[in-house]
Amino acid sequence: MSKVWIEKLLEEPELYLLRIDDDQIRYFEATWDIPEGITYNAYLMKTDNAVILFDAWKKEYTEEFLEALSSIVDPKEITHIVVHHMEPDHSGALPKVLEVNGYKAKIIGTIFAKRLLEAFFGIKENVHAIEDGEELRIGNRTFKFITVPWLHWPDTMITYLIEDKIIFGCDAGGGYSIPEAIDDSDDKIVEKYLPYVTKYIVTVIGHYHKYIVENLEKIKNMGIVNDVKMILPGHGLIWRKNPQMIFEYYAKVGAGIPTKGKVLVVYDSMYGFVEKSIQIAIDELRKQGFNPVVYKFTDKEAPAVGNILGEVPDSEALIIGASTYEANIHPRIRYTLYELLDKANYEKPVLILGTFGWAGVAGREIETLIKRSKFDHVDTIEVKGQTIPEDEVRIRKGVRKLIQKLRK
Ligand SMILES: Cc1cc2nc3c(=O)[nH]c(=O)nc-3n(C[C@H](O)[C@H](O)[C@H](O)COP(=O)(O)O)c2cc1C
Repeated sequence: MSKVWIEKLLEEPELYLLRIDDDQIRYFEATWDIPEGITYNAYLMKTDNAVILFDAWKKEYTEEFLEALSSIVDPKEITHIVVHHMEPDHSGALPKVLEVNGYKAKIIGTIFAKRLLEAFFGIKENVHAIEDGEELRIGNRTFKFITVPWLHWPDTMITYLIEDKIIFGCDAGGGYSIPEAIDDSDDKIVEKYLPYVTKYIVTVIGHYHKYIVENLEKIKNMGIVNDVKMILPGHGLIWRKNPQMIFEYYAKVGAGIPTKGKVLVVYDSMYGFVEKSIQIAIDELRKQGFNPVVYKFTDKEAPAVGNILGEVPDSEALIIGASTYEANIHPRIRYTLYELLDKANYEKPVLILGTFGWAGVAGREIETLIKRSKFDHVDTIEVKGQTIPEDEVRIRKGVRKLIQKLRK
């Protein structure tokens, strides 16, 4: 049974968090391996003569959602539904909510959300498409709706509750995993949670990571972040002890700000040849005072690609090792690279170590891909069969060249 949290966040206006812990999911968006699970957060507010629902849960939790809602309010009394983002992990339960509501609630979203409501659920009536920055008086409160396109769909917006200084962020401010608390009051829980935020940002929003920086800048320039009291995302912890921190963290990941000394090393090795080259590279990195973070695909292990991507934003540089496999890059590295270049495309230096038996292809192919991306290709070192002393010299030199790039 997935745990449901119904927590009162404010007395006036009455504001509730409705959260379900999805511990059944394995692959978010049918792609990202998340044994850590995820939560879906919706919010409900009661003000004078208005009951406002902010988003919902995934369709498979519709029954649980209606039950949770009904414990606070008769769904027929909901007057407004704010749809921040139409991805079905937030909107899946909406059709049923509307049905139970008798289609009385006015739906508020962007023009893109309006189109998607029709495309996904056939909902056309009673939808108000906001203008960017539009303010609406609902009950005794003023809500400002701010579009944040490509964070991470074209439809996405956030809501700012002016009088109470609350931001409803939906995906902005969210992360994977099922934190043991609802908010950021315990530093240990926050510390454990943040790597899942990075993984979430890269895998879900990474393709558009420059829009993270742009949109957060836009919100900041509106002057609503400095004195915000709560940031309420659609996944994971809510932020009320230090709410600014989560947007700063998002901006840092979006910009790929590195942790000094961290070098991400990713490779495959079927029978240990690539492994040998990589061990030399790791040894040289350590000698130079760097901290390699290593992920490998072998006949014993296959790390989740989402976890690898989560290591990219704060790495200073990358080393990619690959064997040639049927005149191509080894399939595991091929897929990892495909996602890396799509989701975690940052201006960071890359050293490539290729290994082959009779005609090397992997190193060259990776080089071509890296050169077409934002990454900065430093060198490609190809090794035929076993790593001989001359190869070791070339590998160590390659690592030092990579380091020089960083210390320029
Ligand atoms: C299934 C398979 C396909 C391979 N295809 C090629 C190839 O097309 N060209 C080549 O030069 N070597 C090929 N090799 C040889 C490997 O690239 C080479 O042995 C490399 O050193 C393997 O390193 P590893 O054991 O660390 O993975 C292949 C090896 C295997 C097992």
